[in-house]
Amino acid sequence: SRGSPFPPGPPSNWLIGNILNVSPQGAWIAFEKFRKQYGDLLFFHGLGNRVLVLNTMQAVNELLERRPNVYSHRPEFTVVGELMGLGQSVPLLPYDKEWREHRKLAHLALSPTAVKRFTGVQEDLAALLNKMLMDNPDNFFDHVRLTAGRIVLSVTYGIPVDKADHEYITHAEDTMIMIAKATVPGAYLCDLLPFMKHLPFWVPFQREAAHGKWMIERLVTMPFEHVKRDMALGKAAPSLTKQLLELESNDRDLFEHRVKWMTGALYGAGGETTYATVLTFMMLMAMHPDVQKRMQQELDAVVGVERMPCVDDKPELPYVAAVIKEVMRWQPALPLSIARRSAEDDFYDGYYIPANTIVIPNVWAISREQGKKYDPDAFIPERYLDLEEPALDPATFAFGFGRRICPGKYLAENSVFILISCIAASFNITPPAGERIVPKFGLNLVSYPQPFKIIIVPRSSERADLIVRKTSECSEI
Ligand code: HEM
Repeated sequence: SRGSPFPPGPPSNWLIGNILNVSPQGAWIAFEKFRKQYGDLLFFHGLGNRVLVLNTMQAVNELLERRPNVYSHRPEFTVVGELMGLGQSVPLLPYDKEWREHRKLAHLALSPTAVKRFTGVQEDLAALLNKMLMDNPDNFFDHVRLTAGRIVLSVTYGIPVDKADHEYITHAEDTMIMIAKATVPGAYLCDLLPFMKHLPFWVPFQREAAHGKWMIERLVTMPFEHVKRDMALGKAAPSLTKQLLELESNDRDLFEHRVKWMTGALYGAGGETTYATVLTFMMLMAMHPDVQKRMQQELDAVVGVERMPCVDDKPELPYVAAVIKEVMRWQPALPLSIARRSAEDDFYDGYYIPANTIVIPNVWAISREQGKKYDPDAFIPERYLDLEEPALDPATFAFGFGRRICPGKYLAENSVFILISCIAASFNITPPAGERIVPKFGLNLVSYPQPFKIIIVPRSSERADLIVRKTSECSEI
């Protein structure tokens, strides 16, 4: 350590260090408390683990953006990564040649230019969401969930699904819940003591690992084989998987393996985050009628009542853009982003960061770095329209950082924009009569609102007619 100390953190016990202060769920809340006490870098250690929490954009820029060779790896998970096989999937792949090959494939379909091909599907699915919200408003959670899943399934595999309980969607959700639990550092003793992976099959965690492996294999294989089957029959719809499978390759087996795992990663990672953001928006609209009204005035002036908003309207709708930014800042879908691992010993700000430290960018704390002018905990979209002291754009922190920044960012930005604009243009959202919404959010990797009630009513009969007209024109999805 060349005499440099570890970064500060809560007091340590001689036997187990201070690692037990890192709670497996909702840790951003405890980190916030420690930040006030110990400052912007927090260090925890014990039981063979080291965790560094970065609470400022400056520290994140300095380490994750400017030192990519040190900070672009992921933590190693013996159970979920090695035994369950998720280590082959881009979010958990080490920062190496294989990871770069997967990211190249993702880029082909998800670059800012490439995602323009999908705006028609996104607009149709936004209209279908409006129809479901109009016909059966009480089930809005299911409708938003279905729509977010549909967008990813359509884009990735060209597969139509018509119910939120469709096998592909429920299996993806069950698998993501299992993965979220298994990727909490220390979820399995075997992650701390990797030699345990050699224990026999009847040991309970080995059975869980075998079941997890089956679920993950099924998640990536089922829709992939579906596309291959349809391609062989000449009836596959356009999709990212089809586009990639049509490319030439020298080693076909290796190439197909990559395509399967890369598209599976998009499918797994793309639904929940979009779903969380749109639900948070709907909750906030019921809490802030003034914001909802101002958004609707802007949409009416730019889009009118003859048509639904489309992705091309984006540059003309600065207030809508400010609301979306504020939704993503006020409750980031991934409050602790996805953790990294340092590949070698490093020094920052006079402190020593040993190799193999788990590094957590605290997006929650960064979202609260707002200067003195606006209350960081209040929902105020105007903070983005302030020309003198504009707030930090969440596009710079909500989608991650540096080389591992979210590859689905541009697709997600279009999805969130079109879903939110169409909802705001078509409906008034209010709390149930005489009730007040008290926001509560889940404490897992992806944090979305806990069940809440709202009333969703079309703004006028013209709006209701437009929804029916637009959905009748939608191509079959
Ligand atoms: C509002 C929506 C979304 C948010 C807020 C979001 C956020 C994030 C964040 C914070 C990361 C971690 C990046 C890092 O380590 O620095 C990430 C990674 C990732 N995201 Fe997203 N994401 C969203 C939508 C999507 C979509 C739609 C897709 C797929 C189409 C996707 C695919 C991925 C993948 C594959 C990774 C892993 C990248 C890697 O490890 O190299 N995401 N996302």
